[in-house]
Amino acid sequence: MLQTELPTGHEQRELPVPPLLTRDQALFLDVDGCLIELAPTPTEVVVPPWLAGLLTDLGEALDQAVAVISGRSLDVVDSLLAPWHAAGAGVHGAELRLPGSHRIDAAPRGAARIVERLRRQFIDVPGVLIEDKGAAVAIHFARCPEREAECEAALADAMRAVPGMRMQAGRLVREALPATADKGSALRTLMEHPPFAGRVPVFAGDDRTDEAAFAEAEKQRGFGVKVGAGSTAALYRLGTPNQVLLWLQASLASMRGENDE
Ligand SMILES: O=P(O)(O)OC[C@H]1O[C@H](O[C@H]2O[C@H](CO)[C@@H](O)[C@H](O)[C@H]2O)[C@H](O)[C@@H](O)[C@@H]1O
Repeated sequence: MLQTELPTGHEQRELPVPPLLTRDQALFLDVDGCLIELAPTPTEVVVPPWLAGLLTDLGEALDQAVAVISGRSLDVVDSLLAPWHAAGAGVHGAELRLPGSHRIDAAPRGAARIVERLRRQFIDVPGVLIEDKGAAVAIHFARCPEREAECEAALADAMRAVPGMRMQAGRLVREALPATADKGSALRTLMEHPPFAGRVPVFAGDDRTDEAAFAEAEKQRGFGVKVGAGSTAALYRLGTPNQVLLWLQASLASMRGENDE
């Protein structure tokens, strides 16, 4: 079933900016639209050259309790954020890399048949992009938003042949992913392992797909930071990825100050 609805009871409202991070927390970060600005296609994003250094420094301040929880595959996240390499979840939780490991545990490549079929169907359609993520497939229509309904219907049709998948709506994209994968479960799993276990989780993200992780962080006495406009279950809001980076830099300075005392 397509999951587009936000949790009830969380109307769009003014939210405060988040407090600076503290050393007892675990930091979980979404990538597109949170750490980096959105671009017309997934390959056109621009990553600030100093971002890997900032993540490394935050890892040092938080005893390595820093991870990404992304809709992208972890291989792609690794290449975007290199040389930074850490624990995390990819493909909305269908991939997981535990702390201290280089191994990525991934759900089976169930989406291959859907990828093939959509690529055949949209081969001559300019602007529609099919992204193969192994365990999941995304159909992007950022360059042709008028094709949203067509893309959604085609994906729904292709998914009929592959049991165990669900459709998820993102920013100018629809995705088919394993029904069991979601960012909230990914955060919960990572929180069961050191160095995350016993810390207070903080998750920042910009999209509807991030709501499950906000809810899980708050269930564990932490908080979510919604990036950009829109209804949310998060307790705090920042306007843009640039503001996220400023918040992270200010948090790092503050934690280092605590260290000097
Ligand atoms: O959970 P995230 O790390 O934010 O990943 C969500 C999706 O990000 C990518 O798509 C989005 O960003 C693209 C680049 O800015 C943009 O062109 C596209 O319209 C957005 O939907 C990625 O391609 C997807 O696989 C992720 O699920």
